[in-house]
Amino acid sequence: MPDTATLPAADPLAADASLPDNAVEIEHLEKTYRAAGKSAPLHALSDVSLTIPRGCVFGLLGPNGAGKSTMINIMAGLVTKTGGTVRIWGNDIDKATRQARASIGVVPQELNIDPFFTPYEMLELQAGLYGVPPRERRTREILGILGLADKAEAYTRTLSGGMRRRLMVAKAMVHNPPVLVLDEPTAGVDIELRQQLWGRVRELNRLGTTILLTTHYLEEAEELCDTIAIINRGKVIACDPTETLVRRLDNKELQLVVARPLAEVPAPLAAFEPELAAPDRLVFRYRTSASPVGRILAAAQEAGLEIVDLRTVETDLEDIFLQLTRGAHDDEH
Ligand SMILES: Nc1ncnc2c1ncn2[C@@H]1O[C@H](COP(=O)(O)OP(=O)(O)OP(=O)(O)O)[C@@H](O)[C@H]1O
Repeated sequence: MPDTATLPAADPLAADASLPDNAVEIEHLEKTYRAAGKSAPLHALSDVSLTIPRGCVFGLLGPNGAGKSTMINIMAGLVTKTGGTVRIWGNDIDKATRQARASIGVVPQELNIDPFFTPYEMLELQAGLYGVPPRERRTREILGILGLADKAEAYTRTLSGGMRRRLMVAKAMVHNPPVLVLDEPTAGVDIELRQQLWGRVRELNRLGTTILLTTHYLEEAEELCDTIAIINRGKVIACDPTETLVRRLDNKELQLVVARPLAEVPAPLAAFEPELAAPDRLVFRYRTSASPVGRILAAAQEAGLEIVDLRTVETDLEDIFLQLTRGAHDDEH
């Protein structure tokens, strides 16, 4: 268990030169699972390099079997890598193993809760396992942040599914790690509970914890994360600030067919930056959330255009995600 004397400072947003700029640095990470029986060796991660800046909420997105859990488990010291380097809070997992482990808290996918303990007892026990001395424990504070203060003495078996999930997050926070990893936190959780959990995660981030979240859901990553990396078949196929990535992905189209041919885009419509795809056809691309259609039509009227046909084309985020991942497969073949 980590030595508490090496526990990192808890406020990663503070302007302190002793804090690392990056919470996690992964360079050329490789993982090959050895052949078992007749099966061939499996390359779960190939040359993965990622930087997670201090203080951000970073999303790792990918389909089943992409390599997300393998990556997290390597970071947490549960799986041995085949090659490359990983630094957590500036600590190389090979050279400063204890400090690296003390710097990270992992919330696993499965709910792993002993029904006979109260949340308070469970966190105290976990803090003891991490060697956190009683005077340094923040059990009540952590329960408060996760909205469980009034459940501190309840039997865990009486907690709702959403509360249990929040308790798992609390459990991962007992040693005050500056980096918190959530592995598929909302798989199988309904929308309302998802929103509650997201709120708590945002609060932890606001208080200074760097968050790494794995998810299948673009919507979840889009809502929570500053930066999103997409991983497929062990390779990073995209890594961009969320806004950039979503702009790349979220390309709804409105096509206007007009009665008289146009030589150029009429001035009232210029602000929407349409493409004059043909003399009688204007194509507008925009974010679904921006919902500019009403304004475009008003501007078209102002420009005196006679619209003879109107069509919208929607590309679902999931479709584009599939396109991106399919592209990665094509590269391989
Ligand atoms: N212990 C293991 N031995 C052999 N192969 C493994 C082992 N663990 C994972 N794999 C394989 O490595 C690949 C990556 O798996 P991993 O669990 O990291 O993916 P994932 O992106 O986390 O998927 P999921 O979302 O389903 O958890 C998969 O093909 C998986 O079958």
